[in-house]
Amino acid sequence: MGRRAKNKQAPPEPLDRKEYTSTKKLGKRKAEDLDDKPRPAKKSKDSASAKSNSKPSKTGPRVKFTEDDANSSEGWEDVQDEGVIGDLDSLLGDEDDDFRGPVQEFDFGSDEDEPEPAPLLRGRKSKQSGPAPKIVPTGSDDSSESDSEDDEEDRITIANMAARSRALDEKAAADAELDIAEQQAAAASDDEDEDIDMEEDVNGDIDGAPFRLPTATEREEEKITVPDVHTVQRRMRECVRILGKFKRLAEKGRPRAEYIEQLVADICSYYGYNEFLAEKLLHLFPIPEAIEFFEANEAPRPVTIRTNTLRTRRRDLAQALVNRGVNLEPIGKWTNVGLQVFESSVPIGATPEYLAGHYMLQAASSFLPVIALAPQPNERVLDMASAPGGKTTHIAALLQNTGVVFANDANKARTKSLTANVHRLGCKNVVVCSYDGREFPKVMGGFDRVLLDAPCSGTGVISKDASVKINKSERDFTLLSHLQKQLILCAIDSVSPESKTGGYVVYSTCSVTVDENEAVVDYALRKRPNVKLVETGLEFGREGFTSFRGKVFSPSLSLTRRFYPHVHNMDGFYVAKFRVEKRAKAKKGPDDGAEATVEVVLEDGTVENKQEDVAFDSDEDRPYLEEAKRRRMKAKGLRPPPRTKAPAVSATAKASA
Ligand SMILES: C[S@@+](CC[C@H](N)C(=O)[O-])C[C@H]1O[C@@H](n2cnc3c(N)ncnc32)[C@H](O)[C@@H]1O
Repeated sequence: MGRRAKNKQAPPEPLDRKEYTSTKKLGKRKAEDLDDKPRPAKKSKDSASAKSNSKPSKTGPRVKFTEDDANSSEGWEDVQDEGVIGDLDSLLGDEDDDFRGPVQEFDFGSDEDEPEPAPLLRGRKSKQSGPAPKIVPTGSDDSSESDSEDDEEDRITIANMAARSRALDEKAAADAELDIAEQQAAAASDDEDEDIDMEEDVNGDIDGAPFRLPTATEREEEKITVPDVHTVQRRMRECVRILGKFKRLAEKGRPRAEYIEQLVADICSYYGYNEFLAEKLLHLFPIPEAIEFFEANEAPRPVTIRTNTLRTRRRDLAQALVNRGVNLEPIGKWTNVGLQVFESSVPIGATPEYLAGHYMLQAASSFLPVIALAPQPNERVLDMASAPGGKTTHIAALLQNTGVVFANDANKARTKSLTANVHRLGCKNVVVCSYDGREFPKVMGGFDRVLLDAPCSGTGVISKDASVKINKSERDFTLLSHLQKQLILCAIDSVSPESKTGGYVVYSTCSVTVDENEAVVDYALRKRPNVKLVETGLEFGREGFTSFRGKVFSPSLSLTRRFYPHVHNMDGFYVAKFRVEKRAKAKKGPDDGAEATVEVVLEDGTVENKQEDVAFDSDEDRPYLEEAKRRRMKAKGLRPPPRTKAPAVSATAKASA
């Protein structure tokens, strides 16, 4: 099977996939990699960059594109060619043939043969899956949440491209050898695992040695020595298996909590997380699935680009890049502007097309909030936290350079890369500004749509930034969720409920934690009775939680969408879409001794009375802060004070009870 075919993204996982039983292959690749050393926290990043620096293909893509391919392969519907096509010739000059690569057959047939463009919102499921591409993405416009200032400095220009290409060729040769060695090691490891499974009996005995949890003393001893990676691996696998059939398989007298504790400790040493985050993420999923999530965070996600429809069409861009030796394919039916890059002989962040603004290097997950926002031509849109501008420029393109996008970011330094991207992509309807988002709508209001792509912990992008594994504490999550709650109220208040075409807010994060997602959205629903959740228009993604570990959220939270690396092969992401209704005048005020209510005019014209609760309320977080404090005390072996009241039930639930 050719590399391209091998790397081709598998069909999407079903929306409600529930079977996560396979733990057989747990971490075996790591065991080989680590050579009996504990997994360093940075491992995933390192391996990602090693992969991405590999194998430029002088011969270009190995799969021939034919008319049939073009017409049959899903997702090749063209977007409207609304904009100016950049003049590539002026960028290339005469000597640039070196960079072009051989001309590839990339035939889409005639325009007449083309299928009708797919409506943007008619998404299905992501095709993404499969291994990381061999590719050299050096562009800095990925709207993933890491700072991109450094990338800007490292950017490859036409002037230094030839030298870089040569260096990459040399690296590629070395990489090819590594690839072969890696494949052989993986095959050997596969055989080993099969053998283990064959020998394992129902009690988890392997080679006659029954599995048992280490004692407290053994665990203490292990802390001061370097744990054997095979032991840790096997123990994780056994803990997962036993926790799945606890009554039948657990050692007598050992409570479930001890197995969980051991599993968390092993996840920390094997994958390099701090204990707090390992536990937090483990609780998000059934245990076997959690391991799949941790595993997925060790592999880079596919490299994807978004066609800038202000400058070109996807088919033209694809053809131009294929001619340079880039091996690519549409991401999936859910987007008609996305391309997945499998392999490239040129730095994908420095091609003439890139420099001419024909595309944005952008994670597939970053398309989602903008698709959900669905801006309409001539609208006034606020992108409240917008740097470095991946989503801003996407919004501008969907507006077809009409209307206006206010691209705001509190971090002035980051607005430089935002401005650079806005210029490169030819967005003429963008105003860049730098306010704390919490100053809106005082600064400016009355928007048709607002995107709040909120600052977050980044637990969805661990494969890109492994430092998240160790640098996030309980306090960070509390502070972030507090800020997110403040920002979301300001985003809602910045929308004009009278908008003829809009009246929507989209809230998104690149985090998978409930504190930063459902808890924030539920809070907004309670504080702003005039908003309700609506369908995101994204037809894949898991439903948001309506309850989580004792917290009960509004049932409408099921309209929000979660995306996971191990399910959708994209960064972990969350998207919620609100419709902002008209707020009529308050009926009674607190002075009357009763809670204020407002008349909310619903879309169908009916009027509903809802409780008015406008201000940001720090008291809201108090029970959670107290609960966190109790847990900290417990962890230190201190006796926490008795609870004053149950912290978990949301006001929505109370109000509706
Ligand atoms: C998730 S990133 C935004 C990514 C961006 N939407 C994109 O697609 O390229 C979050 C941004 O929020 C900004 N930010 C942090 N606190 C903010 C605040 N209080 N108001 C506005 N922006 C803020 C950060 O500087 C950061 O650029």
